Amino acid sequence: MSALPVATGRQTWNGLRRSAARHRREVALAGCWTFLASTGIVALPMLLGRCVDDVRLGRSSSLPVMLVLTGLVAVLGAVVTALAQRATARLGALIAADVREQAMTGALGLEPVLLESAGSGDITARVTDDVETFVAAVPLITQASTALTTVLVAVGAVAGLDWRLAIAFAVVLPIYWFGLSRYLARAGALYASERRAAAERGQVLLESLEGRPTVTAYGMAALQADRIERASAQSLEVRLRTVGVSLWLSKSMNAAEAAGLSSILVTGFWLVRADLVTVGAVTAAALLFHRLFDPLGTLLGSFDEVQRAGAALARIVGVTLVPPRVRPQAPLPHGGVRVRLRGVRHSYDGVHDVVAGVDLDVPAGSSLAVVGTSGAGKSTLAGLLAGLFPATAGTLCLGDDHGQIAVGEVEPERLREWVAMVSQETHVFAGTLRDDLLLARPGTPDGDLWRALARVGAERWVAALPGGLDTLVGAGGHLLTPVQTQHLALARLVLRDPPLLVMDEATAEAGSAGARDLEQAALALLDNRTAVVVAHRLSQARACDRIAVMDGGRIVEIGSHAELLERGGRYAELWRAWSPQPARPLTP
Ligand SMILES: Nc1ncnc2c1ncn2[C@@H]1O[C@H](COP(=O)(O)OP(=O)(O)OP(=O)(O)O)[C@@H](O)[C@H]1O
Repeated sequence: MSALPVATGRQTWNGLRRSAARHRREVALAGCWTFLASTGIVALPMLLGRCVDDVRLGRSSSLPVMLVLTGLVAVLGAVVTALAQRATARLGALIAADVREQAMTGALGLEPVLLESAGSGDITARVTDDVETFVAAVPLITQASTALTTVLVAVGAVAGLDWRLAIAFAVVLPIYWFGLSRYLARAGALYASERRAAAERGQVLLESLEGRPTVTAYGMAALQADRIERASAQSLEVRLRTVGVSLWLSKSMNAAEAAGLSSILVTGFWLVRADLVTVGAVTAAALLFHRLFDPLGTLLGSFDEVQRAGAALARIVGVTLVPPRVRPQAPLPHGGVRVRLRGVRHSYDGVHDVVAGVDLDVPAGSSLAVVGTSGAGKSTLAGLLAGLFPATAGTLCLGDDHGQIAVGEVEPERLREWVAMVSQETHVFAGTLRDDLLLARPGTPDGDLWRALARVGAERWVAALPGGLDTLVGAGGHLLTPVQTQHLALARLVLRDPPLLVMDEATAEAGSAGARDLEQAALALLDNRTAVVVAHRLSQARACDRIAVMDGGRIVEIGSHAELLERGGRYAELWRAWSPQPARPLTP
């Protein structure tokens, strides 16, 4: 069961209405053209009926006029239909773009904690599969609206010919209704479970790909393949059931068409014999009904896709329904920022504390290295400080000359003004190298970008690239090495210039030579800045003002490099073990 909500019918409809309201002019234009096109479609059979009466009653003088008029209406109808199709297609594309945007904005605004509990597969399925399903159905939805208008105009026209013919026309409605209601009763739930099964299959596939090293290491390939097979089989089973239901709908449509046409012809025959209507009127009614086969087919056939799109849209709108956490606006920081942690705890599973009661003060402008064995809780502490997720208990405050703010309580956007984090998971976004740098500070002139690159030692390799700052990087672009990727992350930090810097393994990725370069670049950023550095290399730790040693989620030692060596405790032990091989990382 997903932690992300799925919108109800009313909420989904409201979501769609909000999108349509943003394009009032296009909605009005599409509505007008569609109405005119429907009138054109209905006018032709009516005119042909008049022609039949003219022939039967020997009104040879008006026949040529009627034939010319019929030809004109046919040509005009075709032009207006083309304009209506263009207007509805444009409206559909605008709404599809809106929905896509809604999904992305909603997904990006989700709290990381919620994302984690929902599973990345569900949110990925919503912003990809569900959005595609909805977008693909949009042209059909617009065709269905056109078809509905045509049907309504046609029913009005037959009623204008003769009320008894209108009743004969309407005989078909209960048959359509019966078919449709049985279909609707089953299809909604089926399509929702189809989307759910697809999302679950996506989650299992994603897990298998992302966790490939673990799957290989623990020989879990067969187990994982079995999970994928079960998820796929379930998805296929639901799909087959939905196909069965939609086939049933098309059979009932065929039955309704046969019944409707027979009903009009039999009633018409009786009315003509009783001299109550003309042969032309019955011809017009029969032709009208026949002309409606297509719109009615589109209308009912599209219910299938519309239901599917509705289920997808409900999941997309669901993403936007997650209420944003109301948080106070943090003021902009003034001067240096100090860090204060009291009784901070964090548990991922609600049982084991990974950070188990940390009290810590980092004065403004000073740097603190956090060291410890693998799993000690260093990265978790760094994530808490950067506000990536909230602490289970305790307080984390950042203070400046004017007061303090509580991390996790303030708006994420505002927190970014106070703190920036660089981690091992540095992402290179697809675009030019300049675009990647500008993410940190949009609008920065090239001169400052080059200065930032020079500050982290990246100027030479960027200048050597064929396109310099214009080189395309990221997916499909120039492949950057891990060291170059970290250089970019550090240059972004220089541009951002945050008062508090949290660095987690910024140099651990690289090979030893590259690591030393990066280490120098990273250390250069610590000058005159408050910094918390998760140090995997003790040379990095030594360069910081103070060092905290973590073990089992607690800080077990804290002091300067010299103080800790003198104390002869855990840090001294680590230093002795590490110092003969300065290139060796502290943790495996
Ligand atoms: N997202 C997560 N969900 C569940 N458990 C996690 C998560 N991240 C880390 N842990 C667990 O929390 C514990 C502390 O991890 P953390 O990454 O904070 O330690 P660390 O000291 O930074 O280790 P390393 O140096 O290996 O990165 C570990 O047992 C780890 O398996």
